[in-house]
Amino acid sequence: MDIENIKKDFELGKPVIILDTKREIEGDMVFPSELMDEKIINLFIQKGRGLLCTAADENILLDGGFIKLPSNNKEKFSTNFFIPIDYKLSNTGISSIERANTVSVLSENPNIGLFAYPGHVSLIGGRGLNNRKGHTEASIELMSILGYKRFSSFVEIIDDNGESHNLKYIENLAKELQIRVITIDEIYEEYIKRVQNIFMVSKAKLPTKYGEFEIIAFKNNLDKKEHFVIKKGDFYNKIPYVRVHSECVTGDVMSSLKCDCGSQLNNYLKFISENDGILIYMRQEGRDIGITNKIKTYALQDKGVDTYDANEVIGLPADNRDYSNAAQILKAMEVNKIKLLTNNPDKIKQLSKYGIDIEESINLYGEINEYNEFYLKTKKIRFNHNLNV
Ligand SMILES: Nc1nc2c(ncn2[C@@H]2O[C@H](COP(=O)(O)OP(=O)(O)OP(=O)(O)O)[C@@H](O)[C@H]2O)c(=O)[nH]1
Ligand SMILES: [Mg+2]
Ligand SMILES: [Mg+2]
Ligand SMILES: [Zn+2]
Repeated sequence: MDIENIKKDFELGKPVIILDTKREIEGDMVFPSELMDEKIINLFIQKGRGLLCTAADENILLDGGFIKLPSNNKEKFSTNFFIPIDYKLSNTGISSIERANTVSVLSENPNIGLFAYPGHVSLIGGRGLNNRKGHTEASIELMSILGYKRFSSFVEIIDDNGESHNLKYIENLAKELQIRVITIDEIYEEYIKRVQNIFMVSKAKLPTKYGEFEIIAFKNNLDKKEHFVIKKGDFYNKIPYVRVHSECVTGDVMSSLKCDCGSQLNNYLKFISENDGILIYMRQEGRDIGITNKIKTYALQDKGVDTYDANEVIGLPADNRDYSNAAQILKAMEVNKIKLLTNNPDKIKQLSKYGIDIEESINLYGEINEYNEFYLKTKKIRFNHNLNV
């Protein structure tokens, strides 16, 4: 998707559909608030038919005196509704032209003094796409990426039966109206490439039995976990060797023989002690389901379930890892092009998608033994890992 085409559409008075294929399984029609007019509002209410909302970053709304609605929704990141508003000079506030005015005035001057409440346009506060991957945050970020003010307006698409999860209907509607469709994931990818959320904060020497390394800590505004880097050498004008290693406390620390993580880690530390390179230690224990869940899957594996199915049996994805953090850690170190040591094709795919140029990928093997052989075969067959088992 060429995101700049969406801007051309906006200038021609066409909204875009943002699809949420993960959380809600819904599609919303979206348009920049600063360009809003009654024709778009008409389209929203006739063809979208959901709740007409306007959104801006939460702090902007709070600073402007807008009032958050109380909520008893227990979900941590439920929709962040404020009291609905009308532009003060409205008559009743409900006509398309009045609602268009409410939306566009808000984007010009987000100050409660200009508005009457409660009114006829739902108002939502965005919490940042780094914190929540919902329509609100994705649409605000899309505005920003395309050079508009961070004010978006949108409406859910409801089908003829009143259903909101009908992706086939949304696809047909997009064709009928000739409007583009973009996913929240695609917007997130652009966001990761453009907006840096991870910063180096501290650096120290780390002598090890493999030689002297540097250890680097980061401030991480993406998943807020304490990922860190071990490195040897400097890489100005050089393409460094990089390993993105996912935490495996059983293998890395407790010498477990159930996997190959510990021996891969040691082999890589040895490798960079001789050749220089970077190790990113990602706190994504158990393919990012955590140690407690990993132990639950180990209990299932003791009964013969393989490592892929075991995650799904307990209701979690087989591999829950996202490498946008790793990509931004590399950028924080001014590294854009790498030689990656991995057997995992998904790591290569994800890092490239998030803007890291992978010049070469090199296999990194660990030890095979009687306890990890079935596990490694499963990695090869079900996760397409490049392994000789
Ligand atoms: N859920 C779960 N996680 C596991 C299991 N065994 C190892 N892990 C986790 O898997 C991650 C390591 O993943 P691997 O697929 O072995 O290696 P990789 O990092 O994807 O790929 P390489 O770069 O080739 O090493 C670590 O976070 C481990 O804690 C298991 O049986 N179940
Ligand atoms: Mg939504
Ligand atoms: Mg591994
Ligand atoms: Zn392991």
